Amino acid sequence: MQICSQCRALLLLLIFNKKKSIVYRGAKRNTKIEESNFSFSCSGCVHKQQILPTDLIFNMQKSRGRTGRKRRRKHFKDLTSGGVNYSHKLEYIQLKKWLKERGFEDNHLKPAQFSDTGRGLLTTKAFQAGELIISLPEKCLLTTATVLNSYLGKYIVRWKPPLSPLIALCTFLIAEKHTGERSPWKPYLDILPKTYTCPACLEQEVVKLLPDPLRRKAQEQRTVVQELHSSSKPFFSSLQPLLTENVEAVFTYDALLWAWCTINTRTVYMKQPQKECFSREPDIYALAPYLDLLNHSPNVQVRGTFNEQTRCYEIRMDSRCRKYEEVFICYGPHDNQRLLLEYGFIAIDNPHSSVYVSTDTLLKCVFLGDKKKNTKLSILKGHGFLENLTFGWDGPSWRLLTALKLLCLGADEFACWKRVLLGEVISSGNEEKALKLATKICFSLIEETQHVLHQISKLKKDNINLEAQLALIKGLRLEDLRILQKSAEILSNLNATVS
Ligand SMILES: C[S@@+](CC[C@H](N)C(=O)[O-])C[C@H]1O[C@@H](n2cnc3c(N)ncnc32)[C@H](O)[C@@H]1O
Repeated sequence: MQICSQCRALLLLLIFNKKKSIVYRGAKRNTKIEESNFSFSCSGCVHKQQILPTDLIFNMQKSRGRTGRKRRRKHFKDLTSGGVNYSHKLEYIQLKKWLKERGFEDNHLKPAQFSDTGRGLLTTKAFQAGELIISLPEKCLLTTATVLNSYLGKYIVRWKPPLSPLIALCTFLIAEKHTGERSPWKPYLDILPKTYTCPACLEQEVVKLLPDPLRRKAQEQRTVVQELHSSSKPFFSSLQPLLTENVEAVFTYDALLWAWCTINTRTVYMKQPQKECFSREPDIYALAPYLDLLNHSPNVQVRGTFNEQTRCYEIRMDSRCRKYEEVFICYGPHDNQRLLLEYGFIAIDNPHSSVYVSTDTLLKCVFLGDKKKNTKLSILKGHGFLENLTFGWDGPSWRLLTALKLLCLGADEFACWKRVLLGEVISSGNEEKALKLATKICFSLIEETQHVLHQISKLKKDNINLEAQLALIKGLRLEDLRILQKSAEILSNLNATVS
């Protein structure tokens, strides 16, 4: 039986609490609802129960001893929509201590591991819209100002041509990680991921399985990091006096890739004043320990800014958040390709996601016998209509349909191509042909996606070490498949209405 996280949490509660009565918060004080009052049913996850797990509180006697602590920990775990509380782990205790020393006041957010989103933060209190969810003092932030005030400052200031703010931050992260136990940033460095899944980190055989245009962008990303490493080598060499080891053994390509991904996936936007010693590239990154444990959801709205009065980086939630649930922020209205490119993950049911139609796919499907084919393609190219042609949850995009209408113009209609680009209907025949072509392209992409999913399963069997990377691409391709199937359904309805 398929079971969703919400129902699983309820089921766990019922099993764990077998003989106990449960108090429903919001019901009359001390009203006990016996277990038999719950009906439990979850099939393909249509919730039938009326009481949500987060609304349930055990009617347990408080016990201060070890058993009580254990019970409370388990109780907490059961309540937290599948999240396993991590706050008792040494690395998070040390991080909290480190943050407290820098003025961070403990809040209601706890680190936890979630089955669907990985590590994140859950709240032990409900947040109302507009409420401040986290406020991180300036002293906790890692920016280029931190780097310039460190032992690296004098090396950066005298380096010509000036370094980019990004490479300065990368250098600092690598150097501090290398410093190990003695680094003042150790509690933060300890909780950073050891590896990343940004495209630059993916194996070539995995990159090949990415859809267009992500595959091309993934290769570009790898080149960017490779070039950054080779162009920064002379600067790294200048740091030799700081090290007992050979700089080349410390500032390796892998170390730079790790630092680059840390900055790319975890920084918040915080514009820094322009500094003479840096190149003109934007100085906008701030690493925000603890706050950077917040995962992304496309369905929430938050405001994150540095408050000049409080001198804290603050995040306010524009929507409500329930007690014991994971707290999300929104990294931006990104589709899954962009999330994978910039952050190394995808979001399930992402409303911004779409499947791109590449020029190659288009060429495979357009009518071979059309003498005007090349002219039409160059018109589309010249007007930017060969890019961002997509299928979304609501079917083919306007751009895609417009491009297809132009490609479907008959010889007698060709003179009207400008009107097509302006969105005018030329003829019912043209509309019908364009929808048929969209359907053909949609099915061709469904076939291609299914083929790639098959390749992924085959590769997975023989390459256990690629499991995580392949799972990521599989997630992306499965989401694409769902979008395409939804589009096919919409097109079939549209085809039925026009013919
Ligand atoms: C700012 S960090 C958030 C905390 C991170 N999960 C951690 O354990 O440190 C951003 C990274 O979290 C992961 N992430 C964020 N939102 C996610 C989501 N909705 N589902 C899965 N992974 C997510 C991605 O790996 C992303 O690069």
